[in-house]
Amino acid sequence: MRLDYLTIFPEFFDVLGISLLGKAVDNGIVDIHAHDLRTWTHDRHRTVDDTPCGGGAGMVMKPDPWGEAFDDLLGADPDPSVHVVIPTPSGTPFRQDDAAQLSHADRIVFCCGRYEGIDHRVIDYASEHWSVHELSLGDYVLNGGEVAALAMTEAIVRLVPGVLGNPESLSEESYSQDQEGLLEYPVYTRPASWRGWDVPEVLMSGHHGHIAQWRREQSRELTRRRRPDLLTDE
Ligand SMILES: COc1ccc2nc(C(=O)O)sc2c1
Repeated sequence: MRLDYLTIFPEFFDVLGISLLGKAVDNGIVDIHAHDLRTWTHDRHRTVDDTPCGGGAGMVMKPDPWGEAFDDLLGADPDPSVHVVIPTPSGTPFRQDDAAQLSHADRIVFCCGRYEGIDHRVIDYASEHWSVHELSLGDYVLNGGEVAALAMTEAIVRLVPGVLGNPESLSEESYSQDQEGLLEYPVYTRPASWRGWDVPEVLMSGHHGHIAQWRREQSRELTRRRRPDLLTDE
């Protein structure tokens, strides 16, 4: 899997060389390239923004640098197997299903906007050539797309075979299919008693059936309290 990031702050993505994702890069499972969008400017000030047509506050990112970056990175031939992810507050919510779908992609290009956003013709042009996903992390607004791209990258890449040491841990996580899309149950480790708080007895019983039932009950109760929207049968 090759990941490209178009941004005016490429140093944001230096962090991807650390920990699990760093190992995935070292192992050749993932190939990461961050690009400074200003590479595709031609004026002395390396300008990437301009005032919004129709007026309004702030600045809008000019289409030209994006178009030239696309030309260099992707060429002009349409290829639906290339996924262009545009983090934006107006995007559809990024969900685990999106991460699962994108984890099968061979090529993902993240377009990280700043200011008031990217000239919409860039999205229109990209949509004619590649598979475009306008996605939001959640119901809040960041200063740009970089942090969202990092979060989405981790959610996607950790699902790629060979990236996680123990793939079994994926099956017991919140939102995973094996968890019936429910929130993950509370977890404990040693010591059995800590500052007056004990590990639930059932987890110390060694009875796998009872433990599995307790965990299912915990997941459902937690989901009912915090995310009733995830419950399909209630
Ligand atoms: C201008 O580019 C932005 C600005 C805010 C923002 N907020 C996001 C979010 O997912 O919350 S993505 C994103 C992109």
